[in-house]
Amino acid sequence: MRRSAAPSQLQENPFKKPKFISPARSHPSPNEEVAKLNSDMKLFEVTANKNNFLQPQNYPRICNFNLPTEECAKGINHGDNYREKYCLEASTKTTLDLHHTVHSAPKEITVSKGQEKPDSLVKYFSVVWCKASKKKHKKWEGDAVLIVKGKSFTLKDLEGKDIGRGTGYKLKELEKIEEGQTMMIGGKEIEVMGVISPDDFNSGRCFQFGGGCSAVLSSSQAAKKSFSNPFKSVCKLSSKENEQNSSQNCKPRHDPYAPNSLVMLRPDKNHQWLFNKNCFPVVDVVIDPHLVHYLRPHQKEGIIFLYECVMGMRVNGRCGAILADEMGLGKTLQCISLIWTLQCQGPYGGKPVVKKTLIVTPGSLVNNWKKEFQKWLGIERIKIFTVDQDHKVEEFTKSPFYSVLIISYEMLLRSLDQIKNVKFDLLICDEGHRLKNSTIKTTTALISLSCEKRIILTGTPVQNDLQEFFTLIDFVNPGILGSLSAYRKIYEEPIIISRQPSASEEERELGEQRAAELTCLTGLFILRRTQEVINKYLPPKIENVVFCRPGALQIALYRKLLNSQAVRFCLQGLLENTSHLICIGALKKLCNHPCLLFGSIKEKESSSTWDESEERNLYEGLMNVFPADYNPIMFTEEESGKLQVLSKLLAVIRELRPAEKVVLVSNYTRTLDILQEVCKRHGYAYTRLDGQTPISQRQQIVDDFNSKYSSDFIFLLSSKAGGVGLNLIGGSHLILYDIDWNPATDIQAMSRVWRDGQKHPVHIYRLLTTGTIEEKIYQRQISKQGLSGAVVDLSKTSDHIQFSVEELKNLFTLHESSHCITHDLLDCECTGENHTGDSLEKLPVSRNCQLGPHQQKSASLKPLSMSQLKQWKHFPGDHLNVTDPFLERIRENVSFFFQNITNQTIAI
Ligand SMILES: Nc1ncnc2c1ncn2[C@@H]1O[C@H](COP(=O)(O)OP(=O)(O)OP(=O)(O)O)[C@@H](O)[C@H]1O
Ligand SMILES: [Mg+2]
Repeated sequence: MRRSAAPSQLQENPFKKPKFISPARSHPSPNEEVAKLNSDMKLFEVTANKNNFLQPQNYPRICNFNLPTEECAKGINHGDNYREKYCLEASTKTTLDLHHTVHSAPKEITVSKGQEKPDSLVKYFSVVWCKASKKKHKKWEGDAVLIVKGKSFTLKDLEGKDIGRGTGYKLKELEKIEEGQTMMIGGKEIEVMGVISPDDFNSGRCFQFGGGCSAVLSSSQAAKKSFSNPFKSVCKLSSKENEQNSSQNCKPRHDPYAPNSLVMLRPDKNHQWLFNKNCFPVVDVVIDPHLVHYLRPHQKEGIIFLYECVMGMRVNGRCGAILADEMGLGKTLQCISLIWTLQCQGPYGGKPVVKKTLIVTPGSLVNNWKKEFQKWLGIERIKIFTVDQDHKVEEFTKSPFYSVLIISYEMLLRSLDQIKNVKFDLLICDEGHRLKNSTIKTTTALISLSCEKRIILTGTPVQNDLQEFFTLIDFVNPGILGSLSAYRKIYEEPIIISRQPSASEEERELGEQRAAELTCLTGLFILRRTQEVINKYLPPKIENVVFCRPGALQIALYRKLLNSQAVRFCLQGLLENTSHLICIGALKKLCNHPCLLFGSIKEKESSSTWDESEERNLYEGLMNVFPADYNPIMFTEEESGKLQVLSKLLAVIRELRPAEKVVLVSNYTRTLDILQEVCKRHGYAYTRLDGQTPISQRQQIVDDFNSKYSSDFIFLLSSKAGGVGLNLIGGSHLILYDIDWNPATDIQAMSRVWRDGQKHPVHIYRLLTTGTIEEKIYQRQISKQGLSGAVVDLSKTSDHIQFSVEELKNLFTLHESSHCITHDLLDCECTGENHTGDSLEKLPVSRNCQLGPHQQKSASLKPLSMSQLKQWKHFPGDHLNVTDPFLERIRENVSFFFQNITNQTIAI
């Protein structure tokens, strides 16, 4: 094979021809210069085709341009619409505006005196600079971007920092600046290396490529390596092996021309040049038809995407990916298909690309992964090892038998040394959103692993916080966005400034373009599909928000709490910030059941710190409101509005759908205790999973519940402890007994039942106590404030939320006369009489993404907005014509309902 240029040369910067040349160098003759320019242009043609960053793109984008034409013609299946998209995008060309270089002697640009003319066009140049000096042998100190606007200029280094500024220059001189020119400006000597187009400046690309590929790549250690070799560990062949390049190895493992076959993209010439050093024949990589049979269309595309990412086909030399599909879209199956494929196949001589895979996942999902492997591949095809108390990593290390290691994040930290001794070729971090903080131990531990093919799986949107976004990106593709400080200057700051109401038109435009560019860059290796892609495979979902009237004891206690000294002090802004959290906590407990409050008071009173405790001001006199003989163990359902509704709801489900099961969710273990007691009293068989459930038992509990032979009627679930990633499709009714500040916690819980494999229509009930703090939290969840990005992930709690005194006043008000203050706030024209709204799907969605609206495609698993809620069907509890049989039975204790039905294809 003929090799024309070193790969590193192929990454040459297209914006700036020569790189960092000393000012003392001898200038080439004009002819030499033109010759150099031509060769640079040729080089660039190659680069433009190879370098993914340079392509204008739509998401998701396929960035290889050498698809063998015969393959296009043969009609190998690269996933739905794949080839079409591919061929279309392959025609995209990037153009470059290259200017002839003219060198001139340095001269100081003069400052103009009173020669005023309105600011003209802004121009951008890539330059090199050094401090002004009379020395003969100067050394350029760095690359920079020169921005000339009218009579002023700004010089920015490639991290986006200002390193020089000046105004009042002569317009004519600044207008004359051209490539090759050397001059003194603001006490610095610069040489203009090239012209940057406004587009490249606004997108921020010039900072990475305007001498800046180096800026991007040099900042991270990992990025210092110019290329990573996806085959390094597995494909090193001895010369003997090389000789034995037998034809039997070189046949695809599965027939690429069979109907419905799913064939991966063939590597292009550049990839082959880089990674097929042994010149093996290129072999089609074909997904096992056994798996293809089950794959949904979006999963096929997902596998193609993952394959191209980890093979370094999407971004040169980068092997990371983020699969951020919404919850329940089958991220696990997509990864299993990838692992199975790479473990058996490869494009060069059919040699497998991956020997060992490490999957890190929350403890509660370790066995779920194992189960999914078995579900899709059986127990023979692939040997997996799960780490737990009895099965240590050493066992895996010693045995050649296993190829996949599944371990929890906690165990990973404990066994990091052993893990580091194993050469893993592929690393998958499930629920990888937790790696968003680069300083936490788990992230640093994972970064320390040498594996280059890294995949993050997450159901949570990743763009809500640009800092966290950086960390996730930098984890999968280290260094791709440059250093954190450069990223802040080039992307984060302009984007955030542009989102502020005070932003000028110019700032807004710049921020938008930088955001678009960032999306473009990262869109190459981030894939997110929304629930809609799977809706058609799912049964209908009926969501209800049920406003339950509080019981008499609850109202009396609520009033007393609001009149307490603690609340009054909070409202006067006299107490510490944490005090309002204690008040909020007490009100929330009360909403769940007064006996919880009773228990807390008793506990506090008997503690030695009672006299000085903050709760004293809150609980003072409260005991007198409880009946004298109140016994929390003997609690009654009537004492809590929600518990009454729950009890009736369970009874009607049991009666009308005896074969169906219920998932009952609370954020509090003590509340789960009460709900468990209710189950016992009514004789309902139940099972329970909370923070205390040993990890080793969790999957078994889930499996038992999901089994059709299970006699359990109720699954008691602590959403925070165990909600993430679980499949609870055995249940088709899900009741959220209490509400969390963070909408993501509730959405997580709701997605446990409405997912692939669910056979029954799904009923979701969110219980809220009318007029109380629960309604306020709900409003906060669905109002703009709740969506501002502060509360969209699970780690954020009310501790992170700051309240103004105004907000506290609102939180600490009980609205006794309203049927539903949430409805009152909606500005709805209806009188509360059975308002039937439009379909939700038609409505625009609120944005909760810092990268801007182009990221948002659907409303499916986003927190609702107020305007969306208004479109839900809604009616008061005493409405005469409640058609839903379940709601009909509970309405006596309900003041108001909201209901929305998704996928209504059949009568419910
Ligand atoms: N093609 C398919 N056909 C049938 N069932 C499927 C398919 N793909 C996935 N499933 C099932 O759907 C369920 C959800 O899949 P999975 O747990 O992988 O979702 P996920 O994307 O990881 O969601 P989460 O973000 O909640 O973890 C699993 O029970 C899985 O077996
Ligand atoms: Mg999952």
